Amino acid sequence: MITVENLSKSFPGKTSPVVALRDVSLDVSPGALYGVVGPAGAGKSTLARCVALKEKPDRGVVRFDGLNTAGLDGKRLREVRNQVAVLDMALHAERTAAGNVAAPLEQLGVDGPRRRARVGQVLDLLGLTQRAGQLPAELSKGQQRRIAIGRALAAGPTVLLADDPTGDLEPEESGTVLTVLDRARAELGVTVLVTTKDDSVVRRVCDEVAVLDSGRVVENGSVLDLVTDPTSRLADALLPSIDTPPAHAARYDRAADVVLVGFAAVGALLPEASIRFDIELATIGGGLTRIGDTPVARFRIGANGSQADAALAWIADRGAHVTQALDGPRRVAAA
Ligand SMILES: Nc1ncnc2c1ncn2[C@@H]1O[C@H](COP(=O)(O)OP(=O)(O)OP(=O)(O)O)[C@@H](O)[C@H]1O
Repeated sequence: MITVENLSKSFPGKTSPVVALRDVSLDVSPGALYGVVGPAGAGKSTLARCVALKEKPDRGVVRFDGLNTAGLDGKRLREVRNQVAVLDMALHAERTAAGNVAAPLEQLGVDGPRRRARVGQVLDLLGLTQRAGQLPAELSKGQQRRIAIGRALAAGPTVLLADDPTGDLEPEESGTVLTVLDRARAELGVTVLVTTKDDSVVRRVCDEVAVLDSGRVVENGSVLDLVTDPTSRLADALLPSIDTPPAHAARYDRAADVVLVGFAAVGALLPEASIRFDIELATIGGGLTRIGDTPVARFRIGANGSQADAALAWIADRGAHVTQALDGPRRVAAA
């Protein structure tokens, strides 16, 4: 578990200090793929450098499994640093893909057979076994990025910090890089902390997230919990938008927005409510997406029938998040 407690950090500025982090606290669960998302200048890289113990905060503490890293020096500090790999995108241009992945193992004095076995395992995880003998210049940008991740993973760290791993990649190449990070978490049990400006990185692979803005955490927690929070800005960015014209909603006795999470809820809840309460239930906006592997829908629904309110309450009772229930849109339209 990585715990960040009340971290603050400023840098000297031309006229006044530039505040990069303001009282930032977060918990990264072991084995999580944790996203730190926010616009340029939000403080993501500063936070990543503090967690990597490359930057000293002005205030606050970074703990690894409860251990306060502020007081560490010498051997203990090296031990903790060895557990935490930091993604460095710059490859050795003169070394092959396999040679780059092998470099940290050579530094640790790992013998030839064990080194070759580990490099083979890592290249397989990267999906780049066929590229082992190629030089970085012969690889695409995304493949180079994957090799850099492989090099960071080679020595078996427990934590990987990846600052903007998909920065300036095409969407398809971003996808292959994110797949590697996801496999590192799933198959090697590595805790991965990713910083990004791109909300879709969170949607595709993160299970936990902190949203940074001007150095502050404005939202954090499990991504699936946040998407069901009607006040979450991240949810609004990740879920399908609803642009149903008001006149459309006014054809119904009740209109409401629902967020449904998981196969069972997305597939069955609305049809079941319609039958059980003998109402007409129509999807009049929104759509379906995936958060990681989980289907998530945000729909605007319209309901006609005397039991429309009871049906909406029943849907909410079954874990769906029902919001903006507009009272009697028909009456509003008629007024
Ligand atoms: N070494 C430094 N010296 C002075 N100011 C700095 C330094 N590092 C960061 N800053 C400032 O701190 C703030 C946060 O920067 P940081 O790089 O952490 O943000 P970021 O969210 O990673 O941005 P980006 O997505 O553009 O990389 C910015 O205003 C930045 O200019």
